[in-house]
Amino acid sequence: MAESKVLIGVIGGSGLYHLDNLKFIRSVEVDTPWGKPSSPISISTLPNGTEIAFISRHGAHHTITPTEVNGRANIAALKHLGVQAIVAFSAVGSLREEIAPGHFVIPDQIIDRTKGIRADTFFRGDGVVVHSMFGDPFSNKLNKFVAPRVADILANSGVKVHTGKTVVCMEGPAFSTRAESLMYRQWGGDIINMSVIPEAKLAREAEIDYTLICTATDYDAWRVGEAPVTVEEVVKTLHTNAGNSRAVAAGILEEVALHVASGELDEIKGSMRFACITRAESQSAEAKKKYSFILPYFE
Ligand SMILES: CSC[C@H]1O[C@H](OP(=O)(O)O)[C@H](O)[C@@H]1O
Ligand SMILES: Nc1ncnc2[nH]cnc12
Repeated sequence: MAESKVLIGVIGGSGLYHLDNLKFIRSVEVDTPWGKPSSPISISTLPNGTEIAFISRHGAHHTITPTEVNGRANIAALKHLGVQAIVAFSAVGSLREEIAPGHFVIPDQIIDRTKGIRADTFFRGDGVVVHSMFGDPFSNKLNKFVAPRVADILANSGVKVHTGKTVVCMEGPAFSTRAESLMYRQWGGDIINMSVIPEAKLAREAEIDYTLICTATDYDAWRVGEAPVTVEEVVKTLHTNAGNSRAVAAGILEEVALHVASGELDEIKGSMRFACITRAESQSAEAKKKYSFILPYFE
């Protein structure tokens, strides 16, 4: 793994294709055993010199569908650069009246409604069987650290920040039917996107602490008497939301990096040590080499 001072990765979603309020330093092309990331990784610095690695989830020009995002390459590339914590951003639909378009949400649970067509694990096809722990799919410590800071930054703009919510991840690309949207509410879903799975699972497998900062763009399809969500509606709020997300990134990342560097926010590191049920002597040399790209136990 690369010796690096890039401890923090940022994944930008719809509307957030660059962090142009940070100082751009260089662009890095990383090839991983799982292919190339969605975009070249741009390294920028914060005023104190902290380096941040940024990937645009759907590509710099939004050419990659949610289903086709190569989550494995994105996460592996960040880990290979030395990233220990990811702050990801996502545009979401709201399944609750109180979460209005423009509001921020930092969820702590996920309901997976993807259709099994995304590569959602690093460990498939190589004869190495690994079961990661995913009961708490986000890093609780990182969530707790980030939430009040995001709220502080947005306080003056009147943007509300919600925590303790559940995100439903659907396959897409079509939005939900009204019946599905109503069902997700009954299941306890609060917001909906098409991105958090497999990103959160892969971050866990790569032992990267992961938090998702969501920005609501619409009320999906559950509201009786209101038109269901369209891309036009989503795009209306994307610009404002992206501006707020950039302000949030610039405002929190220095502190996040300091606390990640001190080990204070560590929650996931070491969690994969005993997650592999296949004994080392039964693993092929090729598989070990491949996995050592993201995890030291395979070296
Ligand atoms: C453009 S609406 C649907 C699209 O927006 C969200 O993208 P991201 O999570 O990358 O911000 C959602 O997950 C869908 O992919
Ligand atoms: N209503 C919605 N459903 C799924 N993903 C979304 N991203 C933004 N709005 C969404």
